[in-house]
Amino acid sequence: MVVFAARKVGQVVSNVGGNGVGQILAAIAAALLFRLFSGPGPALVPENEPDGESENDDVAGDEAPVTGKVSPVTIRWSNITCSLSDKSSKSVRFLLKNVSGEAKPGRLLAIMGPSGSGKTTLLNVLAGQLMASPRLHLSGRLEVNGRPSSNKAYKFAFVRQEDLFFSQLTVRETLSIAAELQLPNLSSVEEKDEYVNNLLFKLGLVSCADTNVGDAKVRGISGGEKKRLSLACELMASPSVIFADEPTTGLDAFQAEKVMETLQQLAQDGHTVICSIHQPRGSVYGKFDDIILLTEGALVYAGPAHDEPLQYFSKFGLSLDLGSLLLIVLATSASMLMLWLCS
Ligand SMILES: Nc1ncnc2c1ncn2[C@@H]1O[C@H](COP(=O)(O)OP(=O)(O)OP(=O)(O)O)[C@@H](O)[C@H]1O
Repeated sequence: MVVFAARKVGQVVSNVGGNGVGQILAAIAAALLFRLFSGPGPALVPENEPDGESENDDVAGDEAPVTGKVSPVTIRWSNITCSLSDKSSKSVRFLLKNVSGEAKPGRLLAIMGPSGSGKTTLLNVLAGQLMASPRLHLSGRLEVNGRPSSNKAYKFAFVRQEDLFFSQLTVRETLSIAAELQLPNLSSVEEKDEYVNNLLFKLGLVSCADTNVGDAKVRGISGGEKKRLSLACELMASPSVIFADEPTTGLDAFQAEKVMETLQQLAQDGHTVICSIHQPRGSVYGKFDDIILLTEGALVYAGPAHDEPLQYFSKFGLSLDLGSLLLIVLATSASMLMLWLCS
């Protein structure tokens, strides 16, 4: 868990905070202040840099099996800072500020925060999808199984917000074609059919296996089923790590829960699962093992989900239920928190 200067922050809170909502705003603002004043980290290790000493050499590589066992991957990052300068390089905007955390195999990590807080940016940085450029500056440290490393060291899947499918194919046809293209090791038709049937079962797609995917004009499978189909396609590469950007966006409560159940199951199967999520319902939140709370690119909390965030904020003299805590953190901008603290 991220350890803030608890005692100092606690003093600030007790000086300015009242009860309930006021106190929690003060605590979060104080935590943010602490984060903002800590220094930037070293540059991200470039992809071609030779690997350094390793505490754990078990980095998942190409030898991972096509199906079944997942090679365990732990990703650690520290002091990730991402800034964007304007065309004239006169002003710089920080998208991420000294963000640290960890994602472990067998656990589902949710990156949470209000809109624009940097969730997708962090997800892209962790997945190696965001490259430094003359305008985009990235610094910090990213480790895979204890080694400074890039995403090339392990197999990963990235499930994006938009799903791209051929609307006139059925779910089964979509998976069969994907298996044909991605799994040349499965030589016989029977083997491929069995593989596809297993995937349909695992992802809860049996009942819609022979339904067309559809699109905006012709109704097909539901949004949640589409998201699970995306996951099924991605799973063919036997990824150790699954990144999912806002997997529940646009889904109703039932479908959102089913998608998160799938991600939870994949984590339990040994994958390291990292998703970004805007405002999860309680039932969805209950499926997370770990969370990262961001506000305006700054880290508010990183650690176990469930009751631990409450215990963490209770160090600042707060006693709110989880629903209220999340509501406030996820709906309040850092600048509002700062304003409140200084008022
Ligand atoms: N390439 C870019 N150029 C300019 N601004 C960017 C770029 N990438 C991200 N941003 C800005 O950085 C901030 C964080 O964006 P990001 O997409 O990470 O937020 P988010 O928390 O995922 O938001 P949402 O929940 O709305 O998807 C936003 O204000 C966004 O406009």
